[in-house]
Amino acid sequence: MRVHVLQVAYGDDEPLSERVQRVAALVAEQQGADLVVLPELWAPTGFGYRGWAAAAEPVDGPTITAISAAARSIGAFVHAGSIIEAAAPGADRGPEGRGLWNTSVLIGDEGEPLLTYRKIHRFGFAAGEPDLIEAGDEQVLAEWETAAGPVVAGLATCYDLRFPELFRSLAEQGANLFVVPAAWPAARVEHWRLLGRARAVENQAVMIQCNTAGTHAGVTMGGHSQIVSATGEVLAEAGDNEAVLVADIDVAAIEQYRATFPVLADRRL
Ligand SMILES: O=C(O)CCC(=O)C(=O)O
Repeated sequence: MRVHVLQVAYGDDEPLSERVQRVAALVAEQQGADLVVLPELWAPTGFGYRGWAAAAEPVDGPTITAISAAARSIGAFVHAGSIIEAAAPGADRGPEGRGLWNTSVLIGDEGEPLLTYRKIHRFGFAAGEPDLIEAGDEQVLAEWETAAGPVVAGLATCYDLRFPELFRSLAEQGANLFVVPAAWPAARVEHWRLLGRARAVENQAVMIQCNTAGTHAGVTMGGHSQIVSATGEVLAEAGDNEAVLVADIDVAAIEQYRATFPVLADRRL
């Protein structure tokens, strides 16, 4: 399975609608990919909290519609990163009544949105996400066939990476790969790199991390998207700028490694 990770860079100057067009065109250039991955909140911006309500949209809104068309044009699965999802009129607005979520969307190779995952761990302490959006309450796995066997992808977003119990739970439910879009700041980028490898090693699962680059809302993003094998080897890593990472994932090798080094069977709870 060939994975392309698109580390999108942006600043405050680029209007949202132009960025959606630019990123959709970038996705449409990824011929040969089986899975394309985008970062967290690349359209409404990761730290532009004040603009989130205005940029909120339903899953079938303009951002995912544009990325779906690009997915269809190249016949690849696309993890579209995340949007600020707005509750449909009359729908449940969540326990805090806000009607907004940080929602990632997996699109199938015919351009159809397959699954959504609402970020469970909200970042920002008293401000930011806990103040503005609802927390997701459901773990999400996506399963599809590859030539080498089934991929079972556990979905998580940015700050979730700090909570190993989420990843262990996804692994217990069968995940052999994790996809983590992010808008992770440069100030803590070493945590991003380290925790991604740790989650891969401790769960013997492939880790695909797609971060943001550039500076927006006064926060410089960390870049350093990475694709890590189930043994903890970094197969591809980006620098600080916009970048496309490409790596081939051998799904059969994950299962072989787990069979020859069956650490997970030795857990004592
Ligand atoms: O945990 C961190 O250091 C960054 C998390 C973050 O920026 C986010 O979840 O949006």
